Amino acid sequence: MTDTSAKSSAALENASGAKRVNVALGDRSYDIHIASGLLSLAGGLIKPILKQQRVFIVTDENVAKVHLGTLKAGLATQNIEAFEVVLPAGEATKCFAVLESTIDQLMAQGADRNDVVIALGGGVIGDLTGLVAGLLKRGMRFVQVPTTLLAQVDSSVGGKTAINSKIGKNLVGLFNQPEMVIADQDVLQTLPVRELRAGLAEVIKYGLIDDLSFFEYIELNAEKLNAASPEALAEAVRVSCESKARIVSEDETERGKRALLNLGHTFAHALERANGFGPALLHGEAVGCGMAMAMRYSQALGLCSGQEADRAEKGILALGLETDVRKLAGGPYEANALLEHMMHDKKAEQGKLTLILAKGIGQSYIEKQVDVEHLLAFLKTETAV
Ligand SMILES: NC(=O)c1ccc[n+]([C@@H]2O[C@H](COP(=O)([O-])OP(=O)(O)OC[C@H]3O[C@@H](n4cnc5c(N)ncnc54)[C@H](O)[C@@H]3O)[C@@H](O)[C@H]2O)c1
Ligand SMILES: O=C(O)C(=O)C[C@@H](O)[C@H](O)[C@H](O)COP(=O)(O)O
Ligand SMILES: [Zn+2]
Repeated sequence: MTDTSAKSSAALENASGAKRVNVALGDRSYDIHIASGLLSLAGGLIKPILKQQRVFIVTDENVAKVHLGTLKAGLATQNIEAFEVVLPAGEATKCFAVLESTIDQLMAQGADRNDVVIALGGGVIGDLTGLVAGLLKRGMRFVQVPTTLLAQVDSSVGGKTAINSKIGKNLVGLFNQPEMVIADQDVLQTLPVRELRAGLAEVIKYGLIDDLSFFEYIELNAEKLNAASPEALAEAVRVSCESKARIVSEDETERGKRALLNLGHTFAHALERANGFGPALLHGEAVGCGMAMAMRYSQALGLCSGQEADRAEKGILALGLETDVRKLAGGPYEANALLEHMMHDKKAEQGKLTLILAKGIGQSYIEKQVDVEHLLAFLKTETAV
């Protein structure tokens, strides 16, 4: 270890409230580093995995303005040269055209198999860059540097990478695990409030899936979370990452249990698709509503009590998210169209839908016997004006 990287590692050890969560996947295991000030220390964290002293950063226009300089300075302390590809911000970037142009730009910059790509941004950049890294020259290594709450608690962890197709959400992708995740808590302070709330939807998801006490923590701390309290957010990131790491370690490629992480998502992805993946409806906003729909559908099936479904909905509302499909941004939504989009869900097998339903808060389970006629009737009540 050189003097400078020894200093960086030491600084990391001392970084205030630093937490490390391991994603245990045998020889593809990796750490999620969670602390303040990590962009400045990124050089020390990344240097040990580099074969050549350079990296290729993929980011978006918004993130480039506020955080790219700090990351590059952090890399420069370790004499790591940084090339950059700056993409348009937003969900529309997860498409074939941007996949191609990102690959072209990286090749024009001379990226080779020994290089490491860094995804600096939210879930859009992470999902696209992870896919690019998996495809380019049959696979380059990549590091996730998530800058949204949603990306820190969910998308940067677990190796799902994808773009959208005209037919549906995330339909073209790979399981491709990163080398590490660097979750700098300071970057969350520049997030627009709408993006913060979208991230909180994926946070409360972990409580609803299998952790009643985390759900209670969120109920008690909703105000602090909404106000982007650094302490409350750091705790939410730690618990969420531990939860996701545990599930991913048990079922990396979603043969079973990992599908629980899809709570609310079959509804959410249909809503996003109905919107043409436009900016009117964010993924997290769709997930907030989709989870409330899953709870209401569980109630309609007699699986869960009205009290539990109401409590779940109140928890989601307290995070500033919409739970009523009729009031959801980007509407109006139409039941038949939603069902058609739902049928393209990746969990569907031989024309049969799988949904994540719940017997109560923290008691989600995978339901493979979904009656499509009954579901359509439910969607009609949900969307009726
Ligand atoms: N792979 C997975 O497991 C997984 C999990 C959840 C979600 N996702 C995907 O993630 C995507 C959503 O990610 P997202 O919510 O992070 O959206 P995003 O990547 O579009 O980022 C949200 C917005 O915030 C801006 N931004 C990012 N960081 C910022 C910062 N620190 N300060 C100011 N602005 C900042 C971005 O430029 C963008 O405009 C969806 O495509 C979803 O499907 C994937
Ligand atoms: O990591 C997972 O597994 C998830 O399902 C996390 C979700 O929050 C995320 O939106 C994911 O991209 C959805 O996966 P998909 O397989 O339904 O596209
Ligand atoms: Zn999601």
